[in-house]
Amino acid sequence: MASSRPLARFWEWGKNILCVGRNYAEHAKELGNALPAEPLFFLKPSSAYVREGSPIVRPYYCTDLQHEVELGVVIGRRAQAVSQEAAMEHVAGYALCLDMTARDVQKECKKRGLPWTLAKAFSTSCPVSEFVPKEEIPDPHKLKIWLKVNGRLRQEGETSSMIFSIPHLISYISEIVTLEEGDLILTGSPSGVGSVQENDEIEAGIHGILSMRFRVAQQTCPS
Ligand SMILES: CC(=O)CC(=O)C(=O)O
Ligand SMILES: [Mg+2]
Repeated sequence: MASSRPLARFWEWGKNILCVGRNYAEHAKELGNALPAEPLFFLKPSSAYVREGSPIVRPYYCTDLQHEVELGVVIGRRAQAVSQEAAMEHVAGYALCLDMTARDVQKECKKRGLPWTLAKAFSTSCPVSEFVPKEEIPDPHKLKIWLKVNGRLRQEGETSSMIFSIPHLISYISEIVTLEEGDLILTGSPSGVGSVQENDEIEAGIHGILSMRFRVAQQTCPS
């Protein structure tokens, strides 16, 4: 049965956020990571969503908050173990997303073999743009995504450089996690990730389609 909730406000649905990592060779290289043989993914809670007008809040325990600009894929129809050929039938549209990362904490988690939850899943770690229906983006592998900090270009990447294509990601993930209407897949970051400080302004966009702006704030240490 079709849902009465508008997918144009997918971030209000409280659904899953699945994030793919190391999906651009240049980015894997800049962080000293090996290229994945199969997609690597992790989760963010839906409370990670933040929209323009509200700040990205650097957690009190983080000393190196970094931006990762990524194309997001919004699922429109339940997908369980779907083939690559059928995968795009389950897509409703796209959004631009930031996978905000507490890089210092992530490095420590990697060293100690711990999950990345503290590094990737904190509140406001997933800023998102407006929803773009799939009809407006005939080929999501032909987009240029970019990010500036205080007006300076930091990231610019072509979605054609993804190691694993969107149908491949949907097919792979849907064999492990059943994807539901309103779920969002972040498809990985191109190179150029870097640190942001309190009061910095992040602007990011999909060339020719949309842009968005966020300010960085600092969480006070709970007493
Ligand atoms: C090393 C990472 O943080 C992986 C990631 O999120 C990516 O986009 O790549
Ligand atoms: Mg990422």
